[in-house]
Amino acid sequence: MNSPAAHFSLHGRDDGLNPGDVLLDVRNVSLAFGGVKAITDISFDIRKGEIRAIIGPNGAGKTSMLNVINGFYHPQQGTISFRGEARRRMQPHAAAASGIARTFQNVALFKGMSTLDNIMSGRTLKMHRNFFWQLLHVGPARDEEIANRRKVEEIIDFLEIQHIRKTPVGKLPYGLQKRVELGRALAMEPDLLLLDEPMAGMNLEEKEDMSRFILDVNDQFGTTIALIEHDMGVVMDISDRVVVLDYGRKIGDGTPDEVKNNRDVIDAYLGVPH
Ligand SMILES: Nc1ncnc2c1ncn2[C@@H]1O[C@H](COP(=O)(O)OP(=O)(O)OP(=O)(O)O)[C@@H](O)[C@H]1O
Repeated sequence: MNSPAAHFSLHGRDDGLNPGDVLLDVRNVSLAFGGVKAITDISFDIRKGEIRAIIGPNGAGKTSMLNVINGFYHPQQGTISFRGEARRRMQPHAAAASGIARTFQNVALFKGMSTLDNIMSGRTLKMHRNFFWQLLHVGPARDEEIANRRKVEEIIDFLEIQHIRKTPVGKLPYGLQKRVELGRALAMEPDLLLLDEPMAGMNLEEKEDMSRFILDVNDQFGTTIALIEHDMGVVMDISDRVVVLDYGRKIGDGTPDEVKNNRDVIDAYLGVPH
């Protein structure tokens, strides 16, 4: 491999799990907002090392599901187990610290800050050293900051965004902002990466680039990825397994081929009434 990223690695923690083992298990989860049932009794799992898509028509409950997984919403029923540990309530920062990172449907970056600083902000969770040392900028904190900066530069090379490293992200085209947001999530060195519509608003070329980066992250670092995406071509191309939601219920689950041939899924997408 000749790419600048050849020596680059992202280290998830050694959790004793092998590729194919269940990393995250969603069991009988229900979530309602007042009278609106966003998710009803949904169960599925995400296995270590796979690319798992969550799809469904508008309002199906996909974003709600992602928000339950990363601790933003607390389900009224059911449990989420991450690496075999069950939880009902968890704060997003705790999810992040335990190895779950995410991007958002509408890019959530610091628009006035540069690409470099936005990605650096993803390292915050890795800055373990004493705040006092950080103020003084000496000793272990300085070493840690140097290591963090090196990692951020590696991510910038990997995502091929060297030319915009100093540019405020608000000035970047949308497709590049999405790539910077991916970089910030990677800077957290996640075990599970959640991507909410990574291709939304992109042209064909940008979609191809983003697909390649997602596949490379999965392939080179073994990062498990769960993504919501409306572009069916992309979903069927890059996913190992797909779970399909409709009106908050699970209506299909399997390989892209299985899902494509599932009658309930076809009906849901064609808008056949229940
Ligand atoms: N914070 C909220 N308060 C009230 N209702 C909500 C909230 N979030 C989601 N809902 C409702 O829950 C249901 C599922 O919404 P959700 O955003 O999870 O669907 P989705 O599949 O992600 O949709 P889309 O593809 O349009 O993004 C919808 O009926 C939605 O209106």
